[in-house]
Amino acid sequence: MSEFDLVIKNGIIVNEEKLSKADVLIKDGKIVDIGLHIKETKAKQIIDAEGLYLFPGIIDSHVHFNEPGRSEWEGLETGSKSLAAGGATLFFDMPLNSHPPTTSEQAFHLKNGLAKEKSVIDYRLWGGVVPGNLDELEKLLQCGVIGFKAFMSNSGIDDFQSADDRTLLQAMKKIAELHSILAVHAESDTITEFLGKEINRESDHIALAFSNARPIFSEIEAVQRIIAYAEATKCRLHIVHISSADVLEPILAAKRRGLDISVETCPHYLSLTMDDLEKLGAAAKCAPPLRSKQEVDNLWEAIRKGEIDVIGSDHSPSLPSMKMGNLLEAWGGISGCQTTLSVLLEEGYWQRGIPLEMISKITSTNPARRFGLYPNKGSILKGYDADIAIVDVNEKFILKKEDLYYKNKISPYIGKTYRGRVKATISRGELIYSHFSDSNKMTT
Ligand SMILES: NC(=O)N[C@H]1NC(=O)NC1=O
Ligand SMILES: [Zn+2]
Ligand SMILES: [Zn+2]
Repeated sequence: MSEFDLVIKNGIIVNEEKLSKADVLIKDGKIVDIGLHIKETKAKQIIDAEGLYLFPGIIDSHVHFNEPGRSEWEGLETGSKSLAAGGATLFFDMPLNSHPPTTSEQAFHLKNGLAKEKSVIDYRLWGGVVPGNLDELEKLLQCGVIGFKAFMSNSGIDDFQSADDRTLLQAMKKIAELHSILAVHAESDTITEFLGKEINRESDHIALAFSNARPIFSEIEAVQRIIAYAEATKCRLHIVHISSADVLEPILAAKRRGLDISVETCPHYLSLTMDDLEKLGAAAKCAPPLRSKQEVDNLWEAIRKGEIDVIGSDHSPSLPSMKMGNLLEAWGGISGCQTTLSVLLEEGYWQRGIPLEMISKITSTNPARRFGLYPNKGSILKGYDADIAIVDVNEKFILKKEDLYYKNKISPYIGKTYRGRVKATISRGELIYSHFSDSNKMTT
């Protein structure tokens, strides 16, 4: 009889294809067995997950943790703890909003050293594509970046310039040669800059004016252009944070033509609207902007059909002072890395009947597959890393500011009611977050 480090009994495992009730046996950070009625188990720690669901740890492929350089906005410790409290066990940190941005080998080593020291969960770093850093891309890949990220419109950060068309083409050719992938923020710089200047700053409906100045067709134009560049260079593509199912049309058509392209949306586009922006102000400001209720519903229907590959939080925090004053000048970016699963369970599972298996697939299995970490990450299977979120899908709670682990506790979700709460998170076999009030659930 071997001794395990941790045994999770009686939970319902949520993998991409099916739900199954079983015990999960963990040793040395790995899932060593999964089965029913495994009786003779000796373990250092046992969790009774009766009535609870076991999701593969969330893989958040899109966060901005600001460290080094702007760690008063968010840090690698606070950011990763927030993720852990939301059931995430792996994140990919974007190259911008930290300083220096991750656009060189040197900057990579700086951030990587800090992440190694401070993150409570697994992580990978994105490398940046900016005008003039073509020669750094190969070195960044050798350092271990998960892929590359470029902005097609103004990033809001002076030290991370948007990539012009020539830069994009040259970088994509290089990234294709390196067999890596380019993630793009796809909004047209020309259109957003032009319409941005036309905004009536005195408008009584400033949220609508802001949203209209960054319209869906500006996303579509950028997506069509980057797809054409992917045809020209054979570069693999990942389109981040689409705000509307209309943006999917060129992406799905490109997939049908055989292009290697994937697409992300975020919890805020799946739960909030322009009305929330009007009411909440800058806490709900992001780019692309929030849209209408119809767009939210359409994105959910796309998820139901399997047309959205991954969910990323695009956690993009700032100082509170940057969220004050005029909405048009405020920081564009929503803090949401802790709340992804609760938002998806409430809006998707409870309100729209989206299967739990689909939520597991787009938050974990698909990102693991898309970014080359499968097998090993992204499912609860024998031999995989023991990365697990234990979730009570029935628990109803009101999100309080004090619940948040963010450095700056700003969130458009505060005060809203959710059904679905992360009770514990296990990262490589270690219990790194626990919200069990019932001490009977855990024995050591
Ligand atoms: N710089 C930055 O993080 N920008 C992000 N914020 C946002 O709302 N959209 C973005 O791309
Ligand atoms: Zn973006
Ligand atoms: Zn982002």
